[in-house]
Amino acid sequence: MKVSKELSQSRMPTEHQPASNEAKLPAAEIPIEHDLDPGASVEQTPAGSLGRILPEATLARLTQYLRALGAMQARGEARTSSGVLATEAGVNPAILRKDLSLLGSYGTRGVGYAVTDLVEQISKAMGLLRQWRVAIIGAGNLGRALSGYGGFRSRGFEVVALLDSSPDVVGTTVGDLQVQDISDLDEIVAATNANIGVLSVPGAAAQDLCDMLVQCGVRSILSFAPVVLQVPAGVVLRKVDLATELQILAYHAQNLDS
Ligand SMILES: NC(=O)c1ccc[n+]([C@@H]2O[C@H](COP(=O)([O-])OP(=O)(O)OC[C@H]3O[C@@H](n4cnc5c(N)ncnc54)[C@H](O)[C@@H]3O)[C@@H](O)[C@H]2O)c1
Repeated sequence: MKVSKELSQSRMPTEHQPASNEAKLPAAEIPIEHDLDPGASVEQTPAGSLGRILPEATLARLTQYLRALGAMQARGEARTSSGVLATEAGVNPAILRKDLSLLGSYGTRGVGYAVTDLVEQISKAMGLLRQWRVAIIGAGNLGRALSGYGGFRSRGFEVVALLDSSPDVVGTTVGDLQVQDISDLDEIVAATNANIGVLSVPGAAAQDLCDMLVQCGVRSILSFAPVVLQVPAGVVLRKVDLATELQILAYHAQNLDS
């Protein structure tokens, strides 16, 4: 595996693209909008098919709408109203209408939204109509659990590779996948067309592996490692930190008690 150290020189200091990079980015990736909801996250996300940035909070709610719409489809319901969808998604109807208007979807007064059309519109805006192939790096407790999680495939994310560096783990089987050697990462990414990398490795190894993924052409990375990672322009990095979530939960629980 050949990983250029030039990467470290071009790394950006944040997980998302700063405004100073706008000129270098393709038009579809230029951040143009922050969150609309007071108090919500102002993280930036590359623009999807709409050619514009959707606020982080809107993106999170769109996934809730998709879940609710999926349940409606399963019940054979062809149409819905903003009120019903908002209730099923657990969202304020005015916020829902605002979110959907960002996609150019306004519904029809008295008729509402066609469920299938709305699913397609949201899926397209979120890039979910594309094929996403996931390579998981780190086949320990978390990596194995993630690779076996059925919710990825049902939402269009196929785990195509599971890699590790430990001789005790490489060659073992997890579900349908055989754990492969991390030193073959570039060949494996090329062969599987993996376009999302998941890091479920110890923090100390995460930055080097993140660099390796970038070097292999993977531009979307999800990290579970409890460390700050740096990526070059043109790469989207998301971090899941369960300990941080628990700490925030503790803060809110404490306020409920007082
Ligand atoms: N297990 C959890 O519930 C959990 C929850 C949240 C976050 N995390 C984080 O996720 C990461 C993984 O946790 P885990 O519990 O699965 O750990 P683990 O020790 O069970 O697994 C880590 C795996 O990474 C592999 N690895 C180490 N260095 C590597 C390298 N250079 N290349 C390829 N593989 C390498 C190890 O061989 C091991 O199989 C950690 O950073 C942890 O803090 C874990």
